[in-house]
Amino acid sequence: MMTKVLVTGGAGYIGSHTVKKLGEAGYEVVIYDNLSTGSADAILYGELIQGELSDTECLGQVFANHKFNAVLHFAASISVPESLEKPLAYYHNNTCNVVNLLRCCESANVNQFVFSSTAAVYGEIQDYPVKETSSTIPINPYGQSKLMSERIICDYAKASQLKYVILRYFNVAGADSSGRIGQMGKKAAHLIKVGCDAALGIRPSASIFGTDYSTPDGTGIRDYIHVEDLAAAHVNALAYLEQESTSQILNCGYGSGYSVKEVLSKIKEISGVDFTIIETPPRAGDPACVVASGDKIREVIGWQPQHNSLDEIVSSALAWEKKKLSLPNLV
Ligand SMILES: NC(=O)c1ccc[n+]([C@@H]2O[C@H](COP(=O)([O-])OP(=O)(O)OC[C@H]3O[C@@H](n4cnc5c(N)ncnc54)[C@H](O)[C@@H]3O)[C@@H](O)[C@H]2O)c1
Ligand SMILES: O=c1ccn([C@@H]2O[C@H](COP(=O)(O)OP(=O)(O)O[C@H]3O[C@H](CO)[C@H](O)[C@H](O)[C@H]3O)[C@@H](O)[C@H]2O)c(=O)[nH]1
Repeated sequence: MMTKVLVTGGAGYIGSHTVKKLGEAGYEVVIYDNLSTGSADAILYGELIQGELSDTECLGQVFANHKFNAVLHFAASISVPESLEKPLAYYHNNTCNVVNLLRCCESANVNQFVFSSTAAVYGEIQDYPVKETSSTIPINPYGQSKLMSERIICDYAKASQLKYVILRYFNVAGADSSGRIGQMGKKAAHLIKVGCDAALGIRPSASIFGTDYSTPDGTGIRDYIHVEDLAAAHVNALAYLEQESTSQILNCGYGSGYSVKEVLSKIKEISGVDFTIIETPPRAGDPACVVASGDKIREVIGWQPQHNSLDEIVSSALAWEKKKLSLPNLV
């Protein structure tokens, strides 16, 4: 019998890439998404149920209608600056809704859970690269909302049969190599997307948020992970949960960092466009340097990244943003 999985947020950027990998790996996929930032066009496999996580009746009905073996929970609000402006909305969507989902898992006896967490749970990191055992002191409501969700999942697992893999993503970028899916969010303002938009003339310039960080060139450093590798990590995580009984918290990053200046230079090099760069003060809530120790995920679930290259990340993102220009509904 096919393994049937529920993917919340499967119409979004990372969720849709994971749905594709799950479909290719032979999983039966049901997607639950309110399409607030996601798009039905991004779903290449499975059945989409348009629903809201806080609608416990609708969510409960979905669990009653299907016999899920596992849940992958992507649906969330994802912007650090927005979380500073609307903390209650972030705690509601990212934390309260996890309780709703776990209640459904409890009622339906679904005991495998993969959760989309974030490097933002670590906050201002002191020792690099950051390990899963490093202290977690988030510096913005987004990171806090995800850390609280992690703790809820861990507490519930201790009191039940639930086994989980919590994946702490570092900076996700790039697009599927087929060119069929990529970052769709109309409001997405991640560095690589912004740089690609500047190269394509969609925006007049790209900004560097802060040039006085204690990093070699003064700009923020991040560990950029290709979305296809991240999607593959979810398939590894599910396979792990099918065989092993120990829950895990795992960083998803390559262990190498690039500064904002390095990333923008790479976008200029690959696009061949010398777009305007404006230096502005730092953005509130942004740590200086966020780089993963990526050893544990390789050892524990056998993850083997295939796209660990800033060139590949930027090329695929640029190709996708270019393609979107011919799909006016998506831009
Ligand atoms: N993009 C990154 O760099 C990054 C980094 C770390 C962690 N994450 C986490 O990965 C997950 C996916 O992020 P993404 O970049 O694909 O974002 P996204 O906005 O593209 O996807 C989120 C999806 O969830 C849906 N959704 C949101 N709230 C919902 C609700 N209440 N009910 C039903 N559906 C809802 C949206 O419509 C969307 O399809 C999130 O949990 C995010 O916190 C992302
Ligand atoms: O126009 C921009 C956008 C970003 N940056 C800088 O580029 C770096 C990366 O910023 P992003 O907005 O691309 O990503 P964040 O590091 O802020 O956050 C991302 O990664 C985090 C984990 O590290 C969280 O998970 C979060 O959801 C996700 O958006 C930061 O130093 C930021 O200050 C700029 O200089 N200019």
